[in-house]
Amino acid sequence: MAEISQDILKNVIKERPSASHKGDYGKLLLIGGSSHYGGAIIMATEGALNSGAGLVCVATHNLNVTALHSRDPEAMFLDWRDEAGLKQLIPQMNVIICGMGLGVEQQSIKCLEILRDTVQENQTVVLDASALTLIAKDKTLIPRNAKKIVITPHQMEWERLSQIRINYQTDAANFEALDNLFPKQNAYLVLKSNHTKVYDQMDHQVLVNPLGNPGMATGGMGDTLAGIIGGFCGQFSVNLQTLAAAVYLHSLAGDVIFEENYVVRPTKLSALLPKLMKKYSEGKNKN
Ligand SMILES: NC(=O)C1=CN([C@@H]2O[C@H](COP(=O)(O)OP(=O)(O)OC[C@H]3O[C@@H](n4cnc5c(N)ncnc54)[C@H](O)[C@@H]3O)[C@@H](O)[C@H]2O)[C@@H](O)CC1
Ligand SMILES: Nc1ncnc2c1ncn2[C@@H]1O[C@H](COP(=O)(O)OP(=O)(O)O)[C@@H](O)[C@H]1O
Ligand SMILES: [Mg+2]
Repeated sequence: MAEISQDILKNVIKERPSASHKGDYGKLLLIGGSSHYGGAIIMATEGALNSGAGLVCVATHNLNVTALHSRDPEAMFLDWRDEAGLKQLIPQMNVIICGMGLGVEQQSIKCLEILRDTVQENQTVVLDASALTLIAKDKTLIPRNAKKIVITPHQMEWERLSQIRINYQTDAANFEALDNLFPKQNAYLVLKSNHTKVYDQMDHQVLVNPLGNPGMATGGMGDTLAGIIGGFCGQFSVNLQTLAAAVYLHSLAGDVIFEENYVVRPTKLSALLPKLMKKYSEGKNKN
């Protein structure tokens, strides 16, 4: 199986042209963060901001706004109970990332329903964590209008969604499940584990991530990745290479920290991203 290599970062991450503005680097909406899981949406927000997203809006429980803004004043806030606000905001976005700390309560379901009913064809949807747990129970919650959909389950979340037990999650079985779940969409599966794999449903290609370490087995690490994936989808073409680059960069940052630390805190990993992206943007891809 093809492994992701370091070249992917130089190929995907572009040096920014002078004549550009925040609107060129993706308008992102993150939806998640219940009263219990405020940290998840903050860590996803930091992944998005530190990987270069142009504009970041966060729809979350109102309890989270002070913590969010004290860490990340760059992010705009919407109370996720504001249905009219959410319906108005979603069509203005390039990428919607939903599920980090969303929970499985009535309000969590309502947010997914609004996303499903409001999302438009040209938008990219990234679904993580609780969004996938909810969809596993009720497939009618899948936002089918979006042409490009990225799902980022860990193995247990994928077991719930695909009904494939972890030991039986072979490439063939995973592609079959993707075809059943997303018959008319261009879906990508980022199946997270200690060797994360990225699947392209349309081209039947799979790439495996050779990096990462057990210091990364820390709550919030996947929330951070979801934010990075959103950040990359907002800036670069939404395709297998871009997703693989996001996965690789996340693990590379984790490995850099792990060299000198026993554990890798997701917020520390995020903080390292701008420096790494700068390094890999230089040279090859001048605009
Ligand atoms: N600080 C926070 O607010 C955090 C909130 N979180 C949120 O908590 C909710 C529940 O998500 P969880 O993932 O904790 O719970 P889940 O119950 O969905 O899955 C976690 C369990 O799956 C099993 N598992 C098997 N293979 C695995 C693999 N390769 N990687 C990870 N787990 C594997 C483990 O036993 C693990 O305890 C989500 O909404 C999530 O976003 C988590 O992201 C953790 C941090
Ligand atoms: N032992 C490990 N080796 C490599 N990567 C790991 C390891 N443990 C966790 N990770 C990475 O950390 C992330 C965990 O994602 P997830 O379980 O969704 O975390 P959370 O929901 O707590 O944010 C994934 O990207 C996974 O690949
Ligand atoms: Mg997760």
